[in-house]
Amino acid sequence: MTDSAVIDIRAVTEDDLPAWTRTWGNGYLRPYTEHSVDAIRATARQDRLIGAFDMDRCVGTYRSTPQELTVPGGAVLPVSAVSKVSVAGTHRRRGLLSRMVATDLRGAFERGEPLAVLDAAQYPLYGRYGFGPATAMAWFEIDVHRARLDPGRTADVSGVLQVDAREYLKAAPAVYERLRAVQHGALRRDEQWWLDATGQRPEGAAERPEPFFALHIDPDTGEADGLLCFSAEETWGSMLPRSPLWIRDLVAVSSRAEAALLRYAVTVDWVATVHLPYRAPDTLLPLWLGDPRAARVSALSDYMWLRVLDTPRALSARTYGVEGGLVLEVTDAAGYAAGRWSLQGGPDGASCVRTGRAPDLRIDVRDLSALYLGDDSATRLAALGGTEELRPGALARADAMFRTGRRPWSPRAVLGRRYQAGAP
Ligand SMILES: CC(=O)SCCNC(=O)CCNC(=O)[C@H](O)C(C)(C)COP(=O)(O)OP(=O)(O)OC[C@H]1O[C@@H](n2cnc3c(N)ncnc32)[C@H](O)[C@@H]1OP(=O)(O)O
Repeated sequence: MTDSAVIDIRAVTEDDLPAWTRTWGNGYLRPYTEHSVDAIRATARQDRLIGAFDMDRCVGTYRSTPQELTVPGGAVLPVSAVSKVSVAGTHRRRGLLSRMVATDLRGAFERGEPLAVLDAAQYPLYGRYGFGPATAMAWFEIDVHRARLDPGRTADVSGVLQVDAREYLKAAPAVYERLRAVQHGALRRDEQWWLDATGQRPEGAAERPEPFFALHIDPDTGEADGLLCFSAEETWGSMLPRSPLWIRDLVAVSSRAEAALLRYAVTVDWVATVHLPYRAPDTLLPLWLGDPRAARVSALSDYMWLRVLDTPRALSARTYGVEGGLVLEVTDAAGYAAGRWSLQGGPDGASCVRTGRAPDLRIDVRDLSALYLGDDSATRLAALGGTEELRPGALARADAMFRTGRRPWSPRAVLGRRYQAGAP
């Protein structure tokens, strides 16, 4: 077996792509098809693809993409979005993941990206590298018969329009952009993303059949202010309709649009269960049903993980719940976020500069990252041991400053057939 130290971690070339794609597919249990490489190539133009190579054999994959993240208050920061992380079964637990993360985080820091984000497939993996769980997600299963929405009477779906993929693609990106401008935790969706999400990308189309689409039109402006994309499978049992419907994407910029689109999904005929994935746990969606308990939480979990790389830039970009000041002693084994920082912030903006003053809180970068979008509280993190109050009252002040009225949400759409198999 090759010594791990001689395994090369390096950028991937065009010639490496087939082997890199196959290694990634093995790690993610995605069978290799004739379209696999084209699919990676189509979305990877600006990306950093890293591979681990044992002689000329690809044994590890890692990708990071230049992304944009909306932070509390509406500012948008450039971030490095990490994905496609895998190490071959033959080479696991020899430090290859750690080496790829270190290489990529150094690159992100040098490029001036103040944050990195990723969707962690497994909870225990990324805390050691300074990532913290920054958003959570709830997955609901709605029992249509208990939702008390009689399609003939109470279900107000006015403003909802059934559309085809072409009409949807014309209107939906603008709806999402309006949401992204105000939704902390949201990431950019580019053109490739929309083609993928709507089953319109030629490569891999066979694996991703076209879903159904609807828009909500604002009666005052005539503009779309909500989008819905779903798939469903006709299913019968004993002459009764039992079809499941899987919402792939539901985004709205008004409560009216959100309520109407959910009601539309829940009143599609022949449907017994509606699956509603990837919502913030404080979503209002169940409350648009006649009986909110008809929406049972089938999964509740951490979702997007975040890593602060540039503390002053990250902390001064967001706004804070109340006016206040804190001196933070940030520890970071990799060094990027470490230092003693004076944060002065409030609802209108913030500044964060290096200081020599005595600290109020000692906080590890993993906790700072979990706190950053407002999903966690300093008090909770202190109870878990990664944050220490050095001046009485500092935890309460941090809670009041960092928490946000609504929890962050990183809207995701479900792509492909895996969802229909019942994930997560
Ligand atoms: C953002 C994303 O893409 S998430 C997707 C992550 N990828 C997957 O889950 C695909 C399947 N799994 C894999 O490919 C590999 O097992 C990986 C990538 C998770 C781990 O790769 P490895 O090279 O084995 O990790 P590496 O040897 O660098 O381990 C680093 C540390 O994490 C620990 N670790 C690695 N995998 C796991 C795990 N599944 N559970 C708990 N701890 C783990 C190791 O023990 C090690 O700890 P240490 O630093 O205290 O010694």
